[in-house]
Amino acid sequence: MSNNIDQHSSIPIIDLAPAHSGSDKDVQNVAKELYEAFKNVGFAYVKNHGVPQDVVDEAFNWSRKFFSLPQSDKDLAPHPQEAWHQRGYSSVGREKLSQMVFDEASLAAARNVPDVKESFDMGRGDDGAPMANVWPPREILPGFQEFLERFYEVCYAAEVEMLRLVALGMGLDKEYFVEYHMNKDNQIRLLHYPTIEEHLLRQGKAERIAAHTDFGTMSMLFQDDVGGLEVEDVSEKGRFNPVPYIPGTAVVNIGDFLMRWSNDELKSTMHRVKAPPLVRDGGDIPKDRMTKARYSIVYFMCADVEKTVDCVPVCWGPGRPKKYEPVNSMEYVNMRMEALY
Ligand SMILES: O=C(O)CCC(=O)C(=O)O
Ligand SMILES: [Fe+2]
Repeated sequence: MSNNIDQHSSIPIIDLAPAHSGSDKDVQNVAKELYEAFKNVGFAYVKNHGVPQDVVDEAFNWSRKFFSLPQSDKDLAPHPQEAWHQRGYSSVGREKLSQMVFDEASLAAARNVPDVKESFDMGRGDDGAPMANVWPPREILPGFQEFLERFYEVCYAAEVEMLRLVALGMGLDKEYFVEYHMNKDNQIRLLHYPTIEEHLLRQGKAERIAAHTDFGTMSMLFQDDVGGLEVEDVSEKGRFNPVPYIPGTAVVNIGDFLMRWSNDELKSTMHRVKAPPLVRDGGDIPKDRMTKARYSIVYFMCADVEKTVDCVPVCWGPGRPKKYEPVNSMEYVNMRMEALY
């Protein structure tokens, strides 16, 4: 059983350790817990996810080093003009996440409230990669690229284990999802939300990241202890609950692609980053109070770009028709990406 009291609205903490070393029964139990979490909430705190703590710490160190470079140095690794080319550095205000708003006028309106964040994206770097990475010149930050390339592999190993568990939890062959995730068409995103006058966030004049769902299969998020991440309540639309940092865990969530693929059985839940929760200090927020900077690192898992998926076999049948047409992985993600810039 999950550790939480009301498993339909709060995010359970799931320990993968028994699945690493345990019996078939332990593996099945963990798989079921993960599946239930993704079906009911779309989110889980995952412990013993396979990315060692010292590696996570090192990733945050590199992220801090990168974002503290002079602006002119960060701009030497610019995110390409094309929205689908999710690589390199995006400065504060460049990207505006929108939830399924694709026409120009609505996108322009959404951009009036800026997301105050900067990001660096990377992905696979082999010759067959569908998009080239954009690295800063090596001498600017020696070791940065090498670390992220190793980190990517560590995250991929964790991904494979989670994909197997989700498949088992759904009653599928263990390799069912892995077979669509062989090429490592994934993405790592380093995020930095700079310090900002807190009242701007609280009054909705600025955002850290607007409410959205992720696009891909699943996402694994490492966050610092600043706070501000919130997930929409599954039983009360429009209500968002805080997702505080729990040491030793990653926050794992389902993306739209897997929700669609599973005929909406697994939920891709809205989330956002606001000001950190208020601490009761007895007074009003001083006008000039600054929030702490927040750092987070997301590993977005995506199906191989050339693969087309049709409804997962256990998610449809007599009395439960397929809701969606088959869809190609790259076409789907690109369609969603176009709305971002
Ligand atoms: O920074 C965070 O905690 C959230 C990031 C996020 O949701 C995203 O990049 O999709
Ligand atoms: Fe997200």
